[in-house]
Amino acid sequence: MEVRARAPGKIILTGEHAVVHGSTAVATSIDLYTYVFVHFSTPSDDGDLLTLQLKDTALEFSWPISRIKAAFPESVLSCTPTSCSVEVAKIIAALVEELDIPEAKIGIASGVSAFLWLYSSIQGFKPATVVVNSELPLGSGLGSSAAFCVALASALLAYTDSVSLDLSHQGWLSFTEKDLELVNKWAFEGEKIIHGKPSGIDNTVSSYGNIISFKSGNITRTKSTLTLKMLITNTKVGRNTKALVAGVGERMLRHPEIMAFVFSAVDSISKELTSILKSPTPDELSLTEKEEKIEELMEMNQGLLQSMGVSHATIETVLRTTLKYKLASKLTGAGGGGCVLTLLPTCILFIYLLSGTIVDKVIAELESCGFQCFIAGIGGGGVEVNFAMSS
Ligand SMILES: Nc1ncnc2c1ncn2[C@@H]1O[C@H](COP(=O)(O)OP(=O)(O)OP(=O)(O)O)[C@@H](O)[C@H]1O
Ligand SMILES: C[C@@](O)(CCO)CC(=O)[O-]
Ligand SMILES: [Mg+2]
Repeated sequence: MEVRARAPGKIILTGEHAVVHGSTAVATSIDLYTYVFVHFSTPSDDGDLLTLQLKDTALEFSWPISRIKAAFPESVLSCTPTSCSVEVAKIIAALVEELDIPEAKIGIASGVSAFLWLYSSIQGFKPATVVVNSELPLGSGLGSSAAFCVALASALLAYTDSVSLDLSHQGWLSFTEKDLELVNKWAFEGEKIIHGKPSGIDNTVSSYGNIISFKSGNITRTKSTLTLKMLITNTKVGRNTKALVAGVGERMLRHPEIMAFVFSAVDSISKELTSILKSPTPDELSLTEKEEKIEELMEMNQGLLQSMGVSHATIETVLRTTLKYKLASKLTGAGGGGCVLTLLPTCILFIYLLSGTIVDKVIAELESCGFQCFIAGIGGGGVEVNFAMSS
């Protein structure tokens, strides 16, 4: 029995961090995916191992099923999404500790922990090989952790009675709305292990795809009348979302009144963005006006993210560089390095198609700083599974 799942990454257009504290955020899926392939062992495989291959970091881990069975309580297997208890978190920490993950790759420990939790909760103690690879840069603000959890939850649920999928389908297959809700809830439990205190926006956009406005767990799917084009610049400065979210939480405790104003301003920015995206765009003039407004909202959001303490010298370099070309930018995801978004207005893209000038120049200047630039397609579909594709 084999299944492959793919889940998209995301960009947050407005509202990261503030969304953890109840503000609205707007996010959209991007066409870069994390893939999870699961092969459940059959008696002929003669295997009694649970193996996890993480291709992006060239790491592989194996546990004898008897070891997993002895470590976890029998009650870990669950039909409904459940949070990892303190006791089980300790068991998982001990299992991960034994792996001796090299210091340079220690960030992967939280991903392995989320894997052990999701695997044992959804599949119990079955031998299998799980292979993960991603088109997303890991730990860079494009939702790699959420895409990992969503793809993993999908692949693990695919053959269970909890979801109803057509196992004979050839090619990529979407879940029903009800099943997507289940996938998303399980993925959120994994994301909790990686992020500490996630808002749930990243796993939600990875599950459902498209553009969503998200506030306190409530999702509004937004049909945009605009096709936004964003340049994504990866500063290549590694960071960890859990630590950045905790840092903003501490600032909130030190300055509750000020931060409440900051979060409320972000809420208004996201609400305004949502209404701009939804409103009709009858002609080119209104398109230009809308793009100018979005640029202004991005700049204001970036200023507020700076006041939360999640910008970084490299992010500031990207902002200064793009501003020279009159282009607006903001960090996306948790910040502290990672990726920056730059809106490419339609008029500039039109010139770009003709002669390639401004966009080529800004990319060349950003890449000369050691950053990596790319334009990802945005607003595509969410997670899918495939029963016919082997590894
Ligand atoms: N393909 C993958 N293979 C293994 N682990 C992964 C993979 N993708 C994500 N992870 C886990 O998620 C961690 C990165 O999550 P983190 O939340 O810090 O960054 P992100 O999700 O890329 O950015 P953001 O949360 O800001 O969108 C990795 O260190 C690893 O533990
Ligand atoms: C920083 C944050 O707001 C977004 C990370 O992509 C964290 C979260 O919402 O879980
Ligand atoms: Mg993440």
